[in-house]
Amino acid sequence: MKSLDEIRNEIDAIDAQMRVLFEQRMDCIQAVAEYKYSNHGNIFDQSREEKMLEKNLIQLKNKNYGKEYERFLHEILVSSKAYQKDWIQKKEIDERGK
Ligand SMILES: C=C(O[C@@H]1C=C(C(=O)O)C=C[C@H]1O)C(=O)O
Repeated sequence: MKSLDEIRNEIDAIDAQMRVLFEQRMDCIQAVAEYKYSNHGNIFDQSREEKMLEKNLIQLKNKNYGKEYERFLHEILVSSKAYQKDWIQKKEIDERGK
């Protein structure tokens, strides 16, 4: 049986990998925000979100984690839209001040 320290070291290593992936995803979200700002696009795209959730939930191997994985994906979507909203609002304020 692994010790608690060993398990926590594994968690730390996974958190580090997830941080890298999170930053990569947010770099894409930044690019999407810039595209939407230039093209006056809607921040929220329901059909895209439904497909993203469905595709990932189907591929989840351990279905015991389904509820929490769905919650996790929802949180990602909430953060993603909050970031885009803040960035676009700031951009609009900056542009108006010019
Ligand atoms: C990133 C986008 O903006 C929103 C956020 C999404 C996401 O984080 O995956 C998906 C759809 C949109 O509601 C997008 O339109 O692609």
